[in-house]
Amino acid sequence: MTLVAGVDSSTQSTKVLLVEAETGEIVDSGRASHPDGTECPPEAWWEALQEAGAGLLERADAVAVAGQQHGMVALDADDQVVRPALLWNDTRSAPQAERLTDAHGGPGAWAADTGLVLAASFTATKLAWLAEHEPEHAAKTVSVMLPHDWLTMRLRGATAAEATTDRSDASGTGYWSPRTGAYVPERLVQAFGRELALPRVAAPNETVGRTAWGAAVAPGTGDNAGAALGLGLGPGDVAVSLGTSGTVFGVSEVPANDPSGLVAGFADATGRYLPLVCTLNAARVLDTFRTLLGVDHAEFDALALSAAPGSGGLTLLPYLDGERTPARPSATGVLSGITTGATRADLARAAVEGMLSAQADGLAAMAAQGLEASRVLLIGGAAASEAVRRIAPAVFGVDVEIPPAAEYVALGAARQAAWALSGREHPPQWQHGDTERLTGTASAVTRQYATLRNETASWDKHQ
Ligand SMILES: Nc1ncnc2c1ncn2[C@@H]1O[C@H](COP(=O)(O)OP(=O)(O)O)[C@@H](O)[C@H]1O
Ligand SMILES: O=C(CO)[C@@H](O)[C@H](O)COP(=O)(O)O
Repeated sequence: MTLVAGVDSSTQSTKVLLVEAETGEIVDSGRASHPDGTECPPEAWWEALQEAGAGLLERADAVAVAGQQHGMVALDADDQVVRPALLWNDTRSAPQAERLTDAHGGPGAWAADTGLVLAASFTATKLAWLAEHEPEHAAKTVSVMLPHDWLTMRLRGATAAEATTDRSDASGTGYWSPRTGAYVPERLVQAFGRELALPRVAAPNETVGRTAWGAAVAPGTGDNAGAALGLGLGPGDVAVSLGTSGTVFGVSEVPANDPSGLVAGFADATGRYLPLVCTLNAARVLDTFRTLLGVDHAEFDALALSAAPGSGGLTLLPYLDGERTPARPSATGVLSGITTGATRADLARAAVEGMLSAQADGLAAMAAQGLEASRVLLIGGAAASEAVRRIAPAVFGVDVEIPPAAEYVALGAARQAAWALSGREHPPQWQHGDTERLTGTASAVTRQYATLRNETASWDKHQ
């Protein structure tokens, strides 16, 4: 039996799956947490990978790492990390995003060049922040890569000069073009002030090196592209992933180019494209309200499902950590409609309805780019919530399909590893069981949410 390993090194944790290469059957798995926060020393990811992969990785004949996108891993001339990586959910570089956009052609030019309208999440803005706020660290920086690139380099025992990345993660930097498939060095220079060594963009099914135990190492990918590969997304499929980030994405034959910035024009892990809407606030909105209510996951779900649609008039704008889409980095959460009749159940349901309403905005933005969902698949940690599953169809206004519980980012990485090991033109066809279809009647909650979202838009400027 040939075994491959897939890694998901995401915001809150590392997950490792050991998978049978021909069938996709999951043989074993491991998990390890990451430190909390919006910056992280890459060594913590390496330690989590060793912990989650103990007894698993060395059994694999091939391995691939899917990672949280955009993180800035800056290395010096000795390939040592210059400072903890700024992560995708760190908003300190929002001023740099605005300055770079205004100074260099505006949102349309950046979207045409890089598929992206700059936001604090993207690597280019973090490099600009480094140059402006930590000149001593910037002066030492010789190369820059992404979290999955750095872990892949460590697995290979390679140098930064030998490092690789893939199209999907390169497309989240702000200095690579999905349209041309090449880096855009002038965008990097505009951001950082000079050029830096960048990882080579490997082919989707390339073997880029070997591990210490002789396993083939595949290029790896960004976590959302990994999930798309793990799910085997096809035309008309749109995934809603509820992890630390809330992402709405599908696979396309053509790159997106959205000057509004709502839809990021990423590339996927198979040679196609991955238009994607990303919010900063998803599972942790529910975590916050669960903590405030002093309940566990099951009790929270029971509370939320005991309230009526509309949460008794309570409406939550879920921008607890600021928000990336829409671009409101200094926003906070807002709860409206509180009366003396409000209940704990209303509060729980308002958190679910508000968080999902922001994802419904993502579905609408994708549709506006011609990516109307004929099937919506719900994945990510918070998709395990019974309340989320049963409320989502009403908020989205469409049926929702729940694939069998699995870590689809890590599964996609494993599928890439099997693809590289096979040397075949296409990835192996794996079956993952039937999806559960959930239906619901459209509710008015998104209108309540839209009103609150629009009414508070002017508040951020004074924060
Ligand atoms: N049953 C559940 N109900 C609600 N949230 C859940 C449930 N199980 C896990 N989560 C949440 O899912 C999140 C982790 O999801 P995950 O997709 O692994 O995140 P990431 O990929 O960003 O690290 C955590 O915030 C956790 O609290
Ligand atoms: O920034 C994005 C996508 O643009 C996020 O999706 C990150 O890639 C983090 O993903 P999770 O940790 O939430 O899975």
